[in-house]
Amino acid sequence: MDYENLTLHTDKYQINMMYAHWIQGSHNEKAVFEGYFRKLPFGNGYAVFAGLERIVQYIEGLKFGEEEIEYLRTQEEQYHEDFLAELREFRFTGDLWCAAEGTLVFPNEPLMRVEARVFEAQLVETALLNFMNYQTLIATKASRIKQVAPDEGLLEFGTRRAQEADAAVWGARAAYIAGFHATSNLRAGMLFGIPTKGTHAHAWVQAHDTEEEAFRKYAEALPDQVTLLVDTYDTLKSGVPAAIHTAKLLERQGKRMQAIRLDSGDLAYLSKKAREMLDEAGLTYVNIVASNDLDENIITDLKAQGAKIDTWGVGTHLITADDQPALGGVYKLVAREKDGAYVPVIKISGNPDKVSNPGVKEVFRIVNRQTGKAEADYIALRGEEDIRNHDSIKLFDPQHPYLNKTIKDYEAIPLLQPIFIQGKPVCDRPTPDQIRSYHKKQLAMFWPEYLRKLNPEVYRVNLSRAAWELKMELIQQYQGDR
Ligand SMILES: Nc1ncnc2c1ncn2[C@@H]1O[C@H](COP(=O)(O)OP(=O)(O)OP(=O)(O)O)[C@@H](O)[C@H]1O
Ligand SMILES: O=P(O)(O)OC[C@H]1O[C@H](OP(=O)(O)OP(=O)(O)O)[C@H](O)[C@@H]1O
Ligand SMILES: O=C(O)c1cccnc1
Repeated sequence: MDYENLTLHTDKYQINMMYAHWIQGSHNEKAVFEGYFRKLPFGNGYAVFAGLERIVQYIEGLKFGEEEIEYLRTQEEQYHEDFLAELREFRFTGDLWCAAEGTLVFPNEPLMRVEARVFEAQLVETALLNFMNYQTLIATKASRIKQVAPDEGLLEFGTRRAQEADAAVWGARAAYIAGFHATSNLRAGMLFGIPTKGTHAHAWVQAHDTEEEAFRKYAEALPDQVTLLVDTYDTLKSGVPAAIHTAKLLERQGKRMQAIRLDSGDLAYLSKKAREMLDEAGLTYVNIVASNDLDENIITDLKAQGAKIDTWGVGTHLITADDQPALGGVYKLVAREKDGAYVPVIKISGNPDKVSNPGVKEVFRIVNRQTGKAEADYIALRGEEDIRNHDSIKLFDPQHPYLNKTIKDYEAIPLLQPIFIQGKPVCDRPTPDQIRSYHKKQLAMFWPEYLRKLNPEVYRVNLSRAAWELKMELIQQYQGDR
C-alpha cells in the first residue's frame, strides 16, 4: 500500500460529483472555487495563514494509481470503467492562487482560489481545507502565545498529544512560522529544517538511585547542553540543590549549565524561589524553563505573578488547539463556465453569515503609506478597475453606512499570489525561516489594537461596491424566483 499517495484523501461525495459531471459531459467545464473562513478562532483579532507548502506537495503528487483505481472499483459498482480510465489520466491542470504562509488573514476574504476544470476543482476541496484549516489554526494559536511571551524562548512540545503524526510535524512547523523557536520533534526538524531542542524526562531521574547521581551522569554525557528537570521528588528541597551542585561540577570543567526545568506545582512561586537559589549560588546565567499544560492565558497569569521564567515549553494546548479544535474554513463555488463564459453563483442561507460572496474576486490589503499600517482589506471582483492606480479609495460598508471611510495615499497589496498556473508550479517555495520573518513583518503592519489577546478591535474587510451589488442582485434573483 502506498501510504504517501493522498489522491483519495478526499470525501466520497467529491468523486460522486466528478462522476456525475463526467456522465453528464460537464466535467471539463471550468469552475472557480474560493476558500475562506467565517469566524476567527480563540476570539483572536487575526489568523495566521498556513498550509500552503503541504497544499503544493499534495497537488504535485495527485495521481490515481492502480491501487486507487482498484479500490474505487470496489467502492461503487456504478462507476463506469471509462470513468476510471479517465481518472488514470488525471492531473491538476488548473490555476491555484493563495495567500502566502505567515500572512495575517481575516474572515470572509478569499485565501485560496482554484480555477480549473470542475472535475479537478471538486476533487481537491477536502484536502485543501484539511491542510489550511489545521495549520492556520495552530499557527494562530502559536501566534497568540508569542504575543504574550515576545521576549522569552518558546519550545513546541506537543507531539505526544497531537492528533497523530501528521498533525505533530505540520503543527510544529506552523508553530515555528508563528514565532516559536524550536520543536522537540526531530522528524519535523529533519523535514523542514527547523531547530530542535530537548531536555530530559522524569524517567532519567527515576532510573538512578539519587537525583544528584542522575544529574551528574546526564551532565557527563551531554556537558554542553545540560537542562535538568528538577521536580521529580521535591523541587526546592532536593531538585534545585542537586542541580546547583551539578552546575558547580560543570563550572570546574569550564562549562556552563544551561537551565533547570520546572514541570509541576506552583510555577510562579517555584520559579521565583529557584531563581533566588540559583542567584545566591552565583549561577545567574542558568535559565529557568517551565512546562505543564501551559497556554497563552496561564503564561499571561504567571508573568503577572512575577514568575521568573526564561523559556516556555508548550505542548498539549498548542498542538490540539484545545479551546477551539477546528477552524471552520469552507470552499465555495463562486463562478462556473456556461456557454463558454463565467457566470457568478451564490449560496443563500437563512443565516446571513453563510451567504457566499459571488463572483471571482481579488483581495487587496490597503496600507496607509504615511503610517505603514494596514487600514482594511478590500475585496473586488476580478476585472474591476485596478484600485492600485487610484489616488484615494472609499471603503464602503453597506450595512453600517456611518462606517464609510476614505483612504488617501495608500498602497494596495494583492493577497492572493499565483501558485499553479495551468497546472505548473510558478511560486517560490519559501523556507520556514523566510516565512517566519515574513510573518514578523506582517505583524508590524498592524496596530496593536488588532493584535491583543482579549477583545481585539475588529479589522475591516470590505467588499467593493460592484462585488456588493452583484451579491444583492443574485440574492434578489433567487428570492424572486421562489
Ligand atoms: N502560579 C500559577 N498560576 C496559575 N496557574 C498555574 C500556576 N502554577 C501552575 N499553574 C498551572 O496550573 C496547572 C496545574 O496542573 P496540575 O494540577 O496538573 O499540575 P501539578 O499537580 O502541579 O503537576 P502534575 O503535572 O505533576 O500533575 C497547570 O496548567 C499549570 O501550568
Ligand atoms: O504539558 P504540555 O504542554 O503538554 O507539555 C509537554 C509535557 O509533556 C511532558 O510530560 P508528560 O505530560 O508526558 O507527563 P507529566 O504530565 O507527568 O509531566 C513534559 O514534561 C510536559 O509536561
Ligand atoms: O524536551 C523536553 O523537555 C520535552 C519534550 C517533549 C515533551 N515534554 C518535554
